Amino acid sequence: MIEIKDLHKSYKMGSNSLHVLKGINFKVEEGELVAIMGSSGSGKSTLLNILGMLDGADSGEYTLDGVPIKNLSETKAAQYRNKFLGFIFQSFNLINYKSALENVALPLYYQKVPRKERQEKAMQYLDRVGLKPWATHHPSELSGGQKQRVAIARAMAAEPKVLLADEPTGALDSKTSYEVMDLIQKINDEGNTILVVTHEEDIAHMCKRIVHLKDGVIVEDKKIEQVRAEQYV
Ligand SMILES: Nc1ncnc2c1ncn2[C@@H]1O[C@H](COP(=O)(O)OP(=O)(O)OP(=O)(O)O)[C@@H](O)[C@H]1O
Repeated sequence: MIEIKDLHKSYKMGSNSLHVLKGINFKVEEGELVAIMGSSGSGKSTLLNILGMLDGADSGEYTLDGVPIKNLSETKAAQYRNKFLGFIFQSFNLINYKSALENVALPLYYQKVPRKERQEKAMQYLDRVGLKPWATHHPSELSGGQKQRVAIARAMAAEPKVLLADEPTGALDSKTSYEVMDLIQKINDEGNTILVVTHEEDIAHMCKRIVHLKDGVIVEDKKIEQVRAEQYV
C-alpha cells in the first residue's frame, strides 16, 4: 500500500538547513495498523506530512497504492490525496460553525457526491462511531472524545485507502484515548490500513507494529502482540 525508499527532508532556516529525515525506508501492507513513535523532534510529523502528500520530500521515492507520488501535478496530487488518504489530527480540526453531520459530509462534498447521498453516507459513518444522536450538534457541544470520533467518521466517509492519524489521542484523557483507540482498532479489524503517530507507549502497543524514529532514521521496526483497547474502556 505504501512504500518509501531513502526519503530525505531538510528545512531551511536562514543560511542553515536542518536535516530532519535522513534516509527513511519502509513498506506498509494493506490492513496494517502501524504506530510511528519517537521523541519530540524526531521527525514523526514531517514523515506523516510527506506520507499524507501535504509536503514533499527532498529526495527518495514514495509509492502509494502503486502510484509514484513524486511527479504528480498539484491538481493530480490533490485528487490522489482526497481519494487515497484520510486524516485524523490531535486537535480534531472540525469546522465549528458546522454540525457533526455537516463536518462528516464535507469530504463527500469535495468529491462532488450529490447532497442526499452525502447526507445519508455521513449519517451512516456517524452511526458507525456511535454519534448518530449527535448529528445536529456543533463541535462546541461535544466532548473531546466525541469530537475525535466525528473527525474519524469524517476521515472514513470518503472511504480512503489509508488513514493517517497524527497524535489522535494527544488531547484526550486516558479513558477517552482508549475509547478512540478501540474505535481505531475496530476500523482496522475491518481491513483499513492505519498509521498512528504517537509518543505514548501504551497507545503504540494498541497497534500491530511499531516503527521507532530517532533523529530522522528508523532505529527499530517490529511487529507486536496487539493490546486491545476494549479492556480499558
Ligand atoms: N516547517 C518547518 N520549518 C522548520 N523546521 C521545522 C518545520 N517543521 C518541523 N521542523 C523541525 O523539524 C524537526 C522535526 O519536527 P517534527 O514535527 O517532524 O517532529 P516530531 O517528531 O513530530 O515532534 P513532536 O513529537 O514534537 O511533534 C524539529 O526540530 C522541528 O523543529
